[in-house]
Formats: sequence, structure tokens, C-alpha cells
Amino acid sequence: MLKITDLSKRFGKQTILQNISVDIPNNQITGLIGPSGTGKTTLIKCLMGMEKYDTGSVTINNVTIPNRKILNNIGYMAQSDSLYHDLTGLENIQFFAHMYKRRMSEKSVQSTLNLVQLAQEQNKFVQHYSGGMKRRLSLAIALLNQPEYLILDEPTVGIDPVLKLNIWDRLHELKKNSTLLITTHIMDEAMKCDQLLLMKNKGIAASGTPQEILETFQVSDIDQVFLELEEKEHENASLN
Ligand SMILES: Nc1ncnc2c1ncn2[C@@H]1O[C@H](COP(=O)(O)OP(=O)(O)OP(=O)(O)O)[C@@H](O)[C@H]1O
Repeated sequence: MLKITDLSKRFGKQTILQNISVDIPNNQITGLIGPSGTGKTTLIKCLMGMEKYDTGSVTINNVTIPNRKILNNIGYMAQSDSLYHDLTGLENIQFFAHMYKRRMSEKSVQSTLNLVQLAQEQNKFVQHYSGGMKRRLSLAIALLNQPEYLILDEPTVGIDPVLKLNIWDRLHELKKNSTLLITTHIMDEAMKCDQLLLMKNKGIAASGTPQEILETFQVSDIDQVFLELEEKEHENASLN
């Protein structure tokens, strides 16, 4: 289990994350959602050891991370693509497979390319890819390592609706062997997660299955939960 305990993070004088404690259960898709700028990417970067947190701890199966050994078991897809633009899509896949020391059969390379619908474009240089194609290639690369933990920062931005559905089907298949943490702005995607963490005001304002959260707030969609939270905040502010 991925366990975050009392984690806080500041940039200069600005506190971004304050005393966050949360458990991310194994073999489930946990969705991290919240308004832009609430610190979702920062939290993920803290988990990956890409940002140093100021206080608290992050552990996977009781081992404090970042830990080099455990990092090999984490697949990460960042918002900004880190692809080699002078290589083709196929060469990027081969390069990263080599880096992960994975021997991939031609068949599994092609099925990964098929999943993200890049089979036809695999021999094109990435510099000639559209934004959506680069996202799809990054997603394919994050999936290559068949990691125990898969952390995806807005994986379906710029991806058309039909492909999005295929990708979500695949993510649900992957959870048999992996634990997934996904950030999203898209509320119908939030409903496809097994668990949600709603981020607001430097912390987790609500958590549970999508259905549990809707029932707790007596609303019919997750956007309304954020509106309710906002209203409560105004009420509290006017009382003080
Ligand atoms: N390296 C940095 N230095 C200073 N401030 C930063 C840095 N990285 C992020 N921030 C600030 O931290 C806050 C949270 O940013 P973050 O990218 O984590 O939000 P987010 O919830 O992922 O947003 P979005 O949904 O728009 O991607 C923002 O106010 C941002 O400006």
C-alpha cells in the first residue's frame, strides 16, 4: 500500500500541501481531482521524489520513498511529454523498453502501439506528432514497464472520446496487477475511478468511492461537491 502521512510542501512562503494523510489502496484506480493549481502535480512529484517535501512521509509497503529499487516499479506519465523528438514513435518505445531492461516481443510492441492507436504512425518522427499523439505515445511508454504502481498525470488530455474509453478499459484491466493513481479534471472520468481524493485548500477535502462522495454531499455529480465545498467555505468565512 502507498501511504502518505502528514505530508506538507511549501514553495517559498506559499504552502501548497498541508498535513496530507492518505492511503492509496492496492489494485484500485484512485483518482486525484481538484481545481487547477490545488497541488495535484506537486503531490505526485513528492511521491515520485521529484520534489522534496518539507514534512511527513511517503511509504510503499512500509519502505520510505523515494527508494531507487521501488522507483523501478513505478510507471509515471508526466503532464509534459519527455519524448525524443528526433526518433520515431516506434524508436521511442524501443528506447524506453531498453532503458527499463524489458525484452519486448515485436507482438507486444505492436499491441501497445495499437492500444494507443499509433500503429499507423509508428515510423513518423515524434517532432511531426500532434499534441494528442505525443500524449498517447507517453501513455504507451508509461505502460511498458508493467509497473506495480502507475501514476498518470492527466493521461487523457487531447485524446478523443472513443480512444479514451478504450484506454479506461485498459486501465481497469491493468489494476489486476497494478495500483493506479490518476489525476484528472474530467468529471465523467472521475466517476470511472474506484476511489477519489478531492483536493482543495492544500489538503484532501473528501475521499471515498465516487458513489459514497455523491451520497455524503447529496448531489448528483462531482462538480457539485466542489460547489458545496466552496459554499461551506464562504459560510465559515462569514461566521468568523
Ligand atoms: N516549482 C515551483 N515553484 C513554485 N511554485 C510552484 C512550483 N510548482 C508548482 N508551483 C505552484 O504550486 C501550486 C500547485 O501547482 P500544481 O501544478 O501542483 O497544481 P495542479 O493541481 O496540478 O494544477 P493543474 O490541475 O492546473 O495541473 C500552483 O500555485 C503552482 O503555481
